[in-house]
Amino acid sequence: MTASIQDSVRPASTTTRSGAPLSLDGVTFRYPSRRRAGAGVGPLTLDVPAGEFLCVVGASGSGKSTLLSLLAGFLKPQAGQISLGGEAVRGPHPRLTLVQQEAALFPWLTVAGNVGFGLRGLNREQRQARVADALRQVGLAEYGARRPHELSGGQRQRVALARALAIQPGLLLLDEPFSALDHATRTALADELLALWWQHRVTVVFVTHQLEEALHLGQRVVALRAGQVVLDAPAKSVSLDDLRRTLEDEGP
Ligand SMILES: Nc1ncnc2c1ncn2[C@@H]1O[C@H](COP(=O)(O)OP(=O)(O)OP(=O)(O)O)[C@@H](O)[C@H]1O
Repeated sequence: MTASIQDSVRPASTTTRSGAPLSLDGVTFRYPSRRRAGAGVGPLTLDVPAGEFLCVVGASGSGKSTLLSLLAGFLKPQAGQISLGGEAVRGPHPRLTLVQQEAALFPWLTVAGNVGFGLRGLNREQRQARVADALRQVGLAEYGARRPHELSGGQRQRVALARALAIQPGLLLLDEPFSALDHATRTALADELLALWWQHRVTVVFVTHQLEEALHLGQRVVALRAGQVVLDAPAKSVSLDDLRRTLEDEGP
């Protein structure tokens, strides 16, 4: 099934890869705790090649959001290094962007204003062209003048995706981006995301607790348990049962 979804959205030819390689080397983060060892992640060592679509799964509390916060530069590792395109990530980085479960749109800005918000160093015409292009790619070309409250949940997530794509990121981080949506919208948006990924070949780290979703979307799946990688494999080589069993095994 993974192959069929990946294959069904693959265009005849793909555009140039724009993703950056991501590398984690011994990355460790522990939340402060009065107890002996605080919760957290690591040490994690992972190489994500440029343009790969990586899905990260794990039970609640396994460290998925902590990992994304580290990748996004919101948390600083206490040990180890994260690099993107060969440059150390030491804080929020202009070549990476995060899309979360609830699209964090500015309610006082129009859709176009939201999508253009992060665009710096462009003149007005260039910004307008970039915004129009991003909105067209997510099927919202006619919605630029609306406000976020005039959109459905799925449309708001599309705007968040357009905003992320507009900055032409090297790394796109997605934290359960479709989990608040109904099944049909979720499936449609997942397919659209794959089509966009084939087009842009941005490096993607997609966090989900839905194992089926991870196997459908990802080229590669990483499973976390208690902040450690317990499985790292091509999605095509992993069955849903394997993945369930890996996550259910008694952890440390
Ligand atoms: N601010 C914090 N202070 C202390 N401990 C925290 C904090 N945030 C998370 N943790 C702990 O760190 C561990 C990893 O949490 P994290 O939120 O990364 O897990 P998750 O896999 O994203 O979970 P979920 O699927 O429920 O969002 C958990 O044990 C959690 O209780």
